[in-house]
Amino acid sequence: MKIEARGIAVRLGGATILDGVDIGIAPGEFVGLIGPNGAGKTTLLTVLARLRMPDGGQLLYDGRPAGALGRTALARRLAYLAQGTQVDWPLAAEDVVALGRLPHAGRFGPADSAADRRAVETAMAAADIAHFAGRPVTTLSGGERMRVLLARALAVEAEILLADEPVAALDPYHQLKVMELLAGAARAGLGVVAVLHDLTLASRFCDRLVLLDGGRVKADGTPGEVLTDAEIGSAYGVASLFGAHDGTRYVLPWRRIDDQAAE
Ligand SMILES: Nc1ncnc2c1ncn2[C@@H]1O[C@H](COP(=O)(O)OP(=O)(O)OP(=O)(O)O)[C@@H](O)[C@H]1O
Repeated sequence: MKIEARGIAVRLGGATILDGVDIGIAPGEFVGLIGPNGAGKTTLLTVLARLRMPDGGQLLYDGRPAGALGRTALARRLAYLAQGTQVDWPLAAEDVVALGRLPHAGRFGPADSAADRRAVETAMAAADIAHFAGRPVTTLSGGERMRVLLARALAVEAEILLADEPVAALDPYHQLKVMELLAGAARAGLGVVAVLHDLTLASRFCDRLVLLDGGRVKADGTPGEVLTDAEIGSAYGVASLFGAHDGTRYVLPWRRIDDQAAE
């Protein structure tokens, strides 16, 4: 499924949160949505997922108004991973992942076919959570819980995955594993949008980056085009180190620009 958002505007509590945002997501693309705290990334993701109606602009799924797609069809085609890891019910991790199959359930029956079970198992293996499948999620660490929630989103087997900070709570091993997983899923045809604060991971793994700042798109292009010293400096107020390893360019935010005393 292709998503196109044009001129999206959102106003909340008298403030303009998103202002004329244009963004497109195609199948097979891994897009990193980056920008400082409060830039509007989560708000934009909720608009793209149709969880929030914008105050202006147009949202198209496969070239047609997003509202034309029914809720169940949308839930099968688009998976949304919310920010944070709060889960209030002491469900077993495996049962949380199985919730990802609900959009595929029949009207009167549970989603418990061989295909459903396979999707849950595959998602649990991909997120490296099979070894605590039976544990109540409320007893898991923040990073472990994040991986359970990611597995739930993967189990949907949607065409688009919108993930809000999927690696924020993870250790370096699992950050790399999840970024590799998302990049691999995109190569296999999934359209992925991930909100990311780690510019090093974003520059290494994403096909495209969209930089939001103050509710507007400041840059949209390849990591090399978007993550320039000038763009990072103006959006985040930090100066970066740049390098290359094995032919891949990397970016390392290094010091605050207002920190004159720092190296
Ligand atoms: N109900 C509301 N009323 C007023 N302002 C709001 C409301 N909800 C969100 N905002 C503001 O909208 C702005 C964008 O919020 P959003 O969560 O989209 O930012 P973000 O880019 O995802 O930030 P972060 O990186 O901190 O997660 C923030 O300044 C936030 O304070």
